[in-house]
Order: sequence, then structure tokens, then C-alpha cells
Amino acid sequence: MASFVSTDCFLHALKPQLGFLNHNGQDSSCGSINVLRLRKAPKSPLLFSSRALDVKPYVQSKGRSSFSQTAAVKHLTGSVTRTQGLRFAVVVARFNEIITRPLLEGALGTFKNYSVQDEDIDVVWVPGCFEIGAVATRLGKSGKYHAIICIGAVIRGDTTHYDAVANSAASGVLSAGLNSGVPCIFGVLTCENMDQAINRAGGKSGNKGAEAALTAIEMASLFEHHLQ
Ligand SMILES: Nc1c(NC[C@H](O)[C@H](O)[C@H](O)CO)[nH]c(=O)[nH]c1=O
Ligand SMILES: CC(=O)[C@@H](O)COP(=O)(O)O
Repeated sequence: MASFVSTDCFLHALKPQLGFLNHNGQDSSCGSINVLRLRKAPKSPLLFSSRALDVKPYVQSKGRSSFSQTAAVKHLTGSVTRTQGLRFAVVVARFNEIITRPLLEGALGTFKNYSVQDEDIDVVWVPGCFEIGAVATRLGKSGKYHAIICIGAVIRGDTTHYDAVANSAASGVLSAGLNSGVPCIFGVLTCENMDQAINRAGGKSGNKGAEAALTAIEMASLFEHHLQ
């Protein structure tokens, strides 16, 4: 799980050395400054350079009243730990179920690990990947979900059918997200053979369903907490 640390406490320590200006030219060092969050805790507060904080210190040179200033840059990121109240749908294709079921289980396992409640998850089965886009669009437009995960497995056969289904699945999921305004996550495997699919459905290449669920949580949080 990603760890987050607030820069608040370190800013107090740095205040005497560095002057921070907000876009109005006022000192914003610890009061109104945007609190930036870092993925990993630094080993020492000294590792916080003004660059890491995206806030440039102003320089006041002797005998001159001019100084340069740069407005703070705001970084918006979805949080994978703020999952309370977020609702998700999973659209899963029955075709190649031997692959799609473990992908689904991976997704549900991630939801559990990140404290998404069972009652906030609906799973909708469709015949194949070609059908995913239409259903994801309907679910997105329902207004009931913060993000939708689309799960399927397209495995190459002898004909060009693979390309049609794989491309349709990708554009269907993309369109669903764009047309509904709800993040629709592409958890569809597109594989040359069954071995590749097995490796990505809980085998040696991980579980792409689990990864898709984490993406869904981050996107749901980004939309809900920052992009209203
Ligand atoms: N070949 C695969 C399919 N084919 C079925 C289509 O998705 C679709 O259900 C059918 O053409 C009716 O519209 N589906 C997969 O999910 N994966 C495949 O490898
Ligand atoms: C998606 C596919 O390519 C597959 O199921 C169809 O196989 P084929 O191309 O041999 O008909």
C-alpha cells in the first residue's frame, strides 16, 4: 500500500530559512499553502528541497527591494486509502471464463484489501468482450458508480476475429468512459495464447484484474475528491 506523508510539519521547520510566497505575494509557508503529499516518506526533513515542494523560495538581495516569486503548483492525485462511500461496478465477460473468473477474483480481492465494502460493488456478466462497452456505458450513465472495471480475455485464434474483438473491446471501454463521464478501467487481456493469459490472471505476471481494481479506486477518488 502506498504511504503518504504530509509536508506540514517540515514546513514549520523550514520557515525561518525559506520564505514562501503564494500567488498574491503573501507568506504562505504553513497556513494557506497547498499541502503536498509524497508517495514515500523521506529519510530526513532535510531532503525536502524547495524543488520537491514545488514552491520556490523568494530571494531578497541586499539593497534591492525586488524579489522573484512563483505560484505553488497544485498536484491532484486520487487516494487509494479514501475508499469510504465509493461505489464500483465490474463488467466481466464470460468468454474464456477460466481466465476472466480469476481476474474478477483478483479485482474483488483488491477491493477487500482497500476496504471497499461488498455492498458497494456490483458484478455484471456479459457474453464476451464485444458486449462490454455497451453495458459499461449504461452503468456509467446510471449515476450509481464512481468507477467501472471492465474485465475480459481475448485470445488469438486462427482468423482475424481476435483483432475485431480486441479493438472493439478497447474502443468500447474508452467510449463508455468518455460518454458517461465515469472512469471505465480497461482490465481486458489481449493475448497471443492461453499461456500468456494464465500468466496474467494470477500467474507469474501477476493478476491484471487486481491491478485494474487499484486503478479504479485511484480514478474514483480523483474524480470524487478533486474533480467535482
Ligand atoms: N473470441 C473471443 C470473444 N468472442 C465473442 C465476442 O466477444 C462476442 O461475444 C460475440 O461476437 C457476440 O457478439 N469474446 C471474448 O471475450 N474473448 C474472445 O477471445
Ligand atoms: C477471439 C478469437 O480470436 C477467437 O476466439 C476466435 O478464434 P478463430 O480466429 O480461430 O475463429
